[in-house]
Amino acid sequence: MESIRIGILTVSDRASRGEYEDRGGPAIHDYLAEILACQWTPVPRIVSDDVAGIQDALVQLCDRERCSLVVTTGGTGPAKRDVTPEATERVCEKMMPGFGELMRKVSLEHVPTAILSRQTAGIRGSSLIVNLPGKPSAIAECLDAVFPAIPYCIDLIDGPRIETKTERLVAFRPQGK
Ligand SMILES: Nc1ncnc2c1ncn2[C@@H]1O[C@H](COP(=O)(O)OP(=O)(O)OP(=O)(O)O)[C@@H](O)[C@H]1O
Ligand SMILES: Nc1nc2c(c(=O)[nH]1)N[C@H]1C(S)=C(S)[C@@H](COP(=O)(O)O)O[C@H]1N2
Repeated sequence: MESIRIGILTVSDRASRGEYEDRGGPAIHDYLAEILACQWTPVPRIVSDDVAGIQDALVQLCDRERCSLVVTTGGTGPAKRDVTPEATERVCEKMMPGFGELMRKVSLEHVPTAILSRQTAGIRGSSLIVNLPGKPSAIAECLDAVFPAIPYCIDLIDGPRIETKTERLVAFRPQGK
């Protein structure tokens, strides 16, 4: 069975310059390692909050690296340099607004500033891109909410079959497909 490739893209001016250690990328990696039951290969990248650079990284991860899923962290807020959702929209053929809606809803249980994230998701070819906020603590909070729908979403775009450790997270497939 082919290993499922998953892109992990940290978008942070300071982490990309080495001013602080990236904790977002490793948090996404650890989360996936904890819930996935299938063989997978992480493809990590760090870029600054620059729209062209984020777009380039997303295109490379989807098209060249053949990642079925790309999870980004950072750059989703209202600040001038926060442009991850714009870069995501520019490279996707189809937007999946339900991801952002659900992640903001669950994040509101943790922080009143959850509505400041413009995080979204979209489809490029056979890849799903999902944005998460930059706070490392937001990663598990958001992924716990949306991950149950991710394996079926990837089935629908002709991606590989993703299996999860059911004791940790159950992937929902209609009619138990
Ligand atoms: N990759 C990361 N690793 C560790 N902490 C992070 C990371 N990204 C963000 N943070 C923390 O979460 C906060 C909010 O994230 P945000 O994406 O708004 O960063 P920022 O303030 O725009 O700065 P930068 O882009 O330089 O990370 C940051 O100020 C930082 O404390
Ligand atoms: N779960 C969760 N969502 C969250 C946060 C958080 O700490 N936890 N921070 C909020 C804040 S303060 C901001 S400004 C926005 C955007 O964050 P970003 O620019 O780091 O992506 O995400 C929001 N969503």
